[in-house]
Amino acid sequence: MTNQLSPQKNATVETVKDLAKWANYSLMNTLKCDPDATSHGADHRPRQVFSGHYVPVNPTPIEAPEYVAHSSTFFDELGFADSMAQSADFMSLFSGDLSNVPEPMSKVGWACGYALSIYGTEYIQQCPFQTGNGYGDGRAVSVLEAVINGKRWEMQLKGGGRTPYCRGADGRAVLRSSVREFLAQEHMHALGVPTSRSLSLYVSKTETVQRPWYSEGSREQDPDRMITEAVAISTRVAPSFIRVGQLELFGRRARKHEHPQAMAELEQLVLHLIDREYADVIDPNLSLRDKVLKLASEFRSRLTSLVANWVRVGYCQGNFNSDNCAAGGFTLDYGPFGFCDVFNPQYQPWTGGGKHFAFLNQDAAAGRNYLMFCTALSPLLANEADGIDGLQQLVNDFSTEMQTKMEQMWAAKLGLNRFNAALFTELSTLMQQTSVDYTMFFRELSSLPDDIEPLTKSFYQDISQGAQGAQGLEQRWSAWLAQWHSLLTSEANSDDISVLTRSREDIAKQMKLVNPKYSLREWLLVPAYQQASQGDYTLLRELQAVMTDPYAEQSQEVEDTFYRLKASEYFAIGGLSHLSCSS
Ligand SMILES: Nc1ncnc2c1ncn2[C@@H]1O[C@H](COP(=O)(O)OP(=O)(O)OP(=O)(O)O)[C@@H](O)[C@H]1O
Ligand SMILES: [Mg+2]
Repeated sequence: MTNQLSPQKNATVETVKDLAKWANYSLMNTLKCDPDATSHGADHRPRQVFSGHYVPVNPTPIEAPEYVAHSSTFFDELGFADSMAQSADFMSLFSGDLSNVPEPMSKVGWACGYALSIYGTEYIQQCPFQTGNGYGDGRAVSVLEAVINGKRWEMQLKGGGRTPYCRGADGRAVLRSSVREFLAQEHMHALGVPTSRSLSLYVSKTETVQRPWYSEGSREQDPDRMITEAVAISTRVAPSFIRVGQLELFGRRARKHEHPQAMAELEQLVLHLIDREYADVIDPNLSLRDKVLKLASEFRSRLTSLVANWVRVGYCQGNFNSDNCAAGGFTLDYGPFGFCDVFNPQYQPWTGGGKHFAFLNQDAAAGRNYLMFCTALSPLLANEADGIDGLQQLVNDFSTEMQTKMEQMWAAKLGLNRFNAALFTELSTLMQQTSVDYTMFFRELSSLPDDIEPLTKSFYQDISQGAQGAQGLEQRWSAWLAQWHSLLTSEANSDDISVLTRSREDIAKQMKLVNPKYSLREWLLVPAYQQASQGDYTLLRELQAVMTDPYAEQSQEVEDTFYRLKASEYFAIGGLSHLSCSS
């Protein structure tokens, strides 16, 4: 199979009928359907799915959908007319009603099962049947696969109603979490970090669900009341939605010989993953052994780059379990995430997440997910010469590769070609002792200030002489800055031909492409989703515009509003500084 099926480039898609021309369902055509499923996908009861890669699911449309937002950037890339986002047929489809889609589009969507490992430990307890056969896409339903301008995309509703994996829950997502996910996905793409993409967002004017949430100003970790929220459906798009957890489900079944087809199903899924996500780097003529080893090495490279990028932009995923880790190596599941304000290696916005998923522990957490990825692949190599050893070697070298990427990233944030451990350690200490705004600090530094005054804009603490608790911080910052400048200068004048020589302007320009000016902090999201819940999308649109151009200076007004320290009254408040569930 190929990803290059599109007969024509840059066709404008103005209606769902136009879009139907590009429909092409490789997953449904090449993978195995659950043999117990009804073909029309009307069975939404929680149940065990013992084999097969996907279950046909008819999404449950939200009642009375209203347009909230779409990604004009992505529409443009896909050749979609902007007006389509508010057209009746497009809205129906992406608010969950497949009943009228034109041929050859499928009137049935699909959901997939997956397994769960938390920090490298296999779990089945989250499955209501305690077998692992009832866990998977509980509210995510894919509705379309299409090859558009030569690229294959899968389009998936989040909040599209119950599936056999819903575990008794309602299958819905609320507007609050959908606005967060929609904007964060847009922002992440604009930051240059691999991610699933936002397509559209619709809210129901009449349908609501109850969710636990915080009372205004609550300082509790957990919500203290139930609130009624409008349901919404956001659509996300990616080459595939295969997760490490999904490979694990099939790897576990193969390992335990759970059914006669278990090994074949694992192999089919792995080949499908390669086709969807790695076709450009894995030669189809390789043997299965070599394909699997190449896949493991490519995924390692993508995963380590991804996590280094997360840290670069101040992003904490929050719940980096294997089922929230896309096997294509991009960001997936914007629920418990946060962009940090104050630099804190232990920053973790999600109260249920634990410190192992905190900001600067994400590299180690990625290593655990990588181990589970390789464990899932290993049954395919059990009888292959050096196959398991090859995988083991890749696992063993994960932390070295991860560390190299992290050091390259820190060096780039500091405008340096080479990582300097002493300089970085002192900076990290100073940032923590001073309470520094992560985004603002690195952005201010990108102007190469000669003294620390411009940097103090990013400080939450007054460090001037005599200020309480300042304890010589001012002198230490000045010394740090001087050392940094001297390193920049020595690199710039280096005789070492492996070191790139650059002018001050070049360095500043480069740093501003590494260190964003704007980041999507939670206190910016809160008013946007609160206003959206009143049917007013002004702030949402403003945020979307600012956060899809995060490296640009933008206007003074934008700077005054969005380039600020977090207000002191927002610290430690539930929903603003931490959250308990993604809903
Ligand atoms: N309201 C709900 N109804 C049914 N299933 C749900 C609901 N909320 C979460 N789930 C399921 O619970 C599991 C864990 O939830 P989690 O918050 O990680 O995922 P999510 O945010 O729904 O999904 P995704 O990882 O697809 O972005 C997932 O398998 C998810 O599908
Ligand atoms: Mg998830």
